[in-house]
Amino acid sequence: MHALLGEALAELDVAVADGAPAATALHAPLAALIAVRERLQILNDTVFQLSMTQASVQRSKLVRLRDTVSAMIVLLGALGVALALSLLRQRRSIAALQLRDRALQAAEEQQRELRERLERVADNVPGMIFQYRRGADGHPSLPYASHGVHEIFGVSAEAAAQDSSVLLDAIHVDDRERVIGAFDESARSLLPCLVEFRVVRDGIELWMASHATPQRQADGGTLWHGYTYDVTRRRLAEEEIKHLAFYDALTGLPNRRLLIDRLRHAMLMAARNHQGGALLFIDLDNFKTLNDTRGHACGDLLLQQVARRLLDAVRAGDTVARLGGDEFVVMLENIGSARETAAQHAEQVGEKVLAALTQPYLLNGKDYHGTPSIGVALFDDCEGGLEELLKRADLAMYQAKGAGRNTLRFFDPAMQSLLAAQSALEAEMRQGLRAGDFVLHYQPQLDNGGRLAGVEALVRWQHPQRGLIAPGEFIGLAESSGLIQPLGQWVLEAACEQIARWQRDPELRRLSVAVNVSARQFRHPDFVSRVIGAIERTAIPADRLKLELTESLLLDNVEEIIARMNVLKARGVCFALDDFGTGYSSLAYLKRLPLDQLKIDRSFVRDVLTDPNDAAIARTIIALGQTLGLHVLAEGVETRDQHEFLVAHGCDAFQGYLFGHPQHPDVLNTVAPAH
Ligand SMILES: Nc1nc2c(ncn2[C@@H]2O[C@@H]3COP(=O)(O)O[C@H]4[C@@H](O)[C@H](n5cnc6c(=O)[nH]c(N)nc65)O[C@@H]4COP(=O)(O)O[C@H]3[C@H]2O)c(=O)[nH]1
Repeated sequence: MHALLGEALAELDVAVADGAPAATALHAPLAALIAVRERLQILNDTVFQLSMTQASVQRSKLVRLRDTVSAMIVLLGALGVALALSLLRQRRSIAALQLRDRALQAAEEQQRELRERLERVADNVPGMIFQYRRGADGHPSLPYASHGVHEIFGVSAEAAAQDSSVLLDAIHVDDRERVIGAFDESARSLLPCLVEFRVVRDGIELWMASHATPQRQADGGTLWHGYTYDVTRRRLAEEEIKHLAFYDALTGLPNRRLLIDRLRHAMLMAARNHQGGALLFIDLDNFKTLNDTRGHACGDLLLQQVARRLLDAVRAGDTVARLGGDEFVVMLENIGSARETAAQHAEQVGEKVLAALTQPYLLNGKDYHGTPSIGVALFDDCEGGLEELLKRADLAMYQAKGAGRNTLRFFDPAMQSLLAAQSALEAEMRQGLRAGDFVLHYQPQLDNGGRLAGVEALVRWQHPQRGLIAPGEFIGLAESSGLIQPLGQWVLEAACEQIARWQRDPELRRLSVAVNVSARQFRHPDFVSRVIGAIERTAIPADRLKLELTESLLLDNVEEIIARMNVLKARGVCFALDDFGTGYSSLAYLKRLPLDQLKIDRSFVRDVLTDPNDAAIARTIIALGQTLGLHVLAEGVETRDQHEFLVAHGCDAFQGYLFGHPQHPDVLNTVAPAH
């Protein structure tokens, strides 16, 4: 059948009947039926009958059905389309949502990766990356710090975030202010903060540099984004470079360049503060010979040892420099406002340097004896500035060489001769002490009843050529040269021996003997034991000995002075404060000193009748003595009127030419009681 009907069969229900037509209605489009019949006729009309009537009825039914179906199909189609559209839309929005989800996930993933990457980078960058914040109220915090914070500051990022002050604790104490100041300034100006500072980790100092860019925040606070990194190596390299540029490689001393720099500054300061300074130019004698005979290595060793000795010979603040070759310079600052004092100080240091450099050296296992020649120029010698000063010191050094080496010369000839005279005097004084050329004279001290109550021992030098020399000429030099120790000891012993002699005389046994003690002498660690030793050796009553101290003693280390005085006081020794009113006595100290007597200086007594100020001072000292329970002695009383004035105002005791000059003790025996 299929072969017969071909493709018409696809649109057609076909009933094939053998004889009677089939009852079953056929359903097929008319055109199809006709086409089928035409094909079937070709075979045999009688064999197959096709009911055309039925077909047309069927046809109209079919048409209606078809219309209905078509309508329904259209409706269904429309519904389907709508449904499909809606489905499509839904699908699309689901797809869009899914797309967005995926995009979001991807973005998040990307962000996480980025963050991780940044953190990895930040944590692997040498040093530390940070955000530092200061609130409007100044409160500091560290919102972010990379792991480097631990390496640098020794604290974890979490700890630092909680309390950023822990970072400050790790910064070197001398640098903290500077770091805070740099951030303060940056917060004010909104310019980047660049600061270098030290941190101390396990006892080692490391240099760090911080760079941070500030950003003002809405609340008025400031947020910095920055980084900190280790610059220790760079700093060390800089130090090294500086050292090479300013220091001598062989000795480690400042070189010429640094000396010039310091000298310029020192001269400026000296002029501004009216303080003296000096330059000592030191040249090693015969250095070339040493180099030539024992080799340069030996020469180098000598230079190194000389450098060490020079440093040991001067104060920490003084500069020792090597100019090159065998030339060294010592620069002294603040050595006194008076020219003489400065010269004396410079000379003392020069002598010390001479002594230090003439000690034998050991060079490569062999002894070497070297000497220096030293030239000295004082800052105030020099109007011509720095170069002139160096030239003068150099010239003076050549004079020292010319004078036979191993010596010291000042540039200024007048100063030179003054110092020469002083050192000659010093040498003679030493000789005089050995030869027993010093004597004590005694000046009477009377009480307010006119009785001889005591004496003051005053030293004189019985010079073999120059005759009797007054203490004004040599006490100062004895103090500055240190000779005051043996001289003062001699005076003390001699006074105690005199007291012991007077103990055997009923008329004089009650006399007290006042002995002047200079500040340098009193400060000697053995002073107290020396005094006690002298008292015990001569077996005198200790209260006959009165030590006269001056106010200058109280300028420094008063507690120590008071303690020493108390020890002696406990042994019965008396104390008088000499030259009272001329110095810096503090009333607070005065109360605490175990004193027995105040002495009104003779400069006030001299004009007590003519100068109302001096009269007021004298009256005040007397009143002060009365208040503190101390005797008051007026010294330098030369006239009866002065005496009467002082008596009238309650002064207890008197000393002066009116009652007697300082005398040999044997003369005193007769003079004083007769007065
Ligand atoms: N114009 C005038 N002067 C009078 C009068 N009465 C006494 N003088 C002098 O005034 C000085 C008093 O001694 P000073 O103030 O302790 O002043 C003493 C004392 O500071 C010091 N000195 C004397 N001997 C010693 C001593 O053994 N050791 C120490 N460290 N210094 C001593 O030398 C200073 C001077 O002593 P001297 O030349 O003996 O001078 C003595 C004495 O001669 C007077 O009426 N008018």
